[in-house]
Amino acid sequence: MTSIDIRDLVKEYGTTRALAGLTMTVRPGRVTGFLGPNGAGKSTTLRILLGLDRATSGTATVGGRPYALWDRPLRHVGALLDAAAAHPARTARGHLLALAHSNRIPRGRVTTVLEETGLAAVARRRVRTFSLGMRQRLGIAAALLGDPPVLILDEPTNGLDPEGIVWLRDLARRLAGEGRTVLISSHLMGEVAATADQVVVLGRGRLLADSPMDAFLAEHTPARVRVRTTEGERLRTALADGGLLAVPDGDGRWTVEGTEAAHVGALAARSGVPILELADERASLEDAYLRLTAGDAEFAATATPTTTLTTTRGARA
Ligand SMILES: Nc1ncnc2c1ncn2[C@@H]1O[C@H](COP(=O)(O)OP(=O)(O)OP(=O)(O)O)[C@@H](O)[C@H]1O
Repeated sequence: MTSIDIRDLVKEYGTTRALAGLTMTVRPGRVTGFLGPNGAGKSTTLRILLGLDRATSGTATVGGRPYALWDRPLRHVGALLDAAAAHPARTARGHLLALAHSNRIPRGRVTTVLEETGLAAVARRRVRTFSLGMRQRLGIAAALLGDPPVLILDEPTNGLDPEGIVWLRDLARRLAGEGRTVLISSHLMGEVAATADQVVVLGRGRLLADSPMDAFLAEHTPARVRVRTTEGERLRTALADGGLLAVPDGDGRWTVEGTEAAHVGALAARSGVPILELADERASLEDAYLRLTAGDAEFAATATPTTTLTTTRGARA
């Protein structure tokens, strides 16, 4: 039983209600993306979960008990919350050895995670000489140290180079594939779309969504078809006869909302309209997320969030 369970969690900072009764479960065997506008309460949730802050009321448990009650917690939960957590005067290896010692983790794990995170060559350098990306890798190495069944990573791609981002994506997928519980908070929708199976969205301290990725995209973005023809007006008429509105995008391309490619293709074929391209448009996570959180962003600019499409045919990002 290695799920993360949050029940009726409330956190108040003076008059600010950071969490307003949050209930959610993060399950093993999948990567869960933890999303929400600035100030939505993601970090507060993670801090309470890791015993770094106290809830006003409600409970947050990992594997059935509060983090603070685990003896040798790094063996149960690996977390990356703050890449600056390592002491600057320590070497990377020294930092990990100290953590291993206090959690009674075999020293051999230190070498393993240094290699796994690409830090073996700089293991004896002091952390103060590390770039942000190297610190981030060290934080991930610390999270992996106890070989834990649960991993909680807060903005793990911060500072990582493109190769590092791909590495992290593969690592998260592998960890979930091994049956671990992997929770990743991120503002990078493309990365979440490429990595997560499940999407949890907070807004103003409340749960706005908790769905599998595909269901989330389907629920929060309209079905839409792109079609290209040399006979635009005939296409428009053929679709209008079928109750559909085709909107021209220029260059012989049209968008039809609220339908599927198969239906558009059938209507066009019935009227003998030549079709050069026809495709269901895959919704983007960014679009779905912005539609869902419009109005819940505490620090949004005054213009309303975009409702135009970020077109990504064949990709979710
Ligand atoms: N120590 C604190 N004292 C007072 N208010 C706080 C404190 N920590 C967080 N808050 C407030 O709680 C709310 C939730 O903040 P939190 O950092 O959890 O959001 P977040 O979703 O992690 O945001 P971000 O995406 O910007 O990291 C915000 O209104 C924030 O100002």
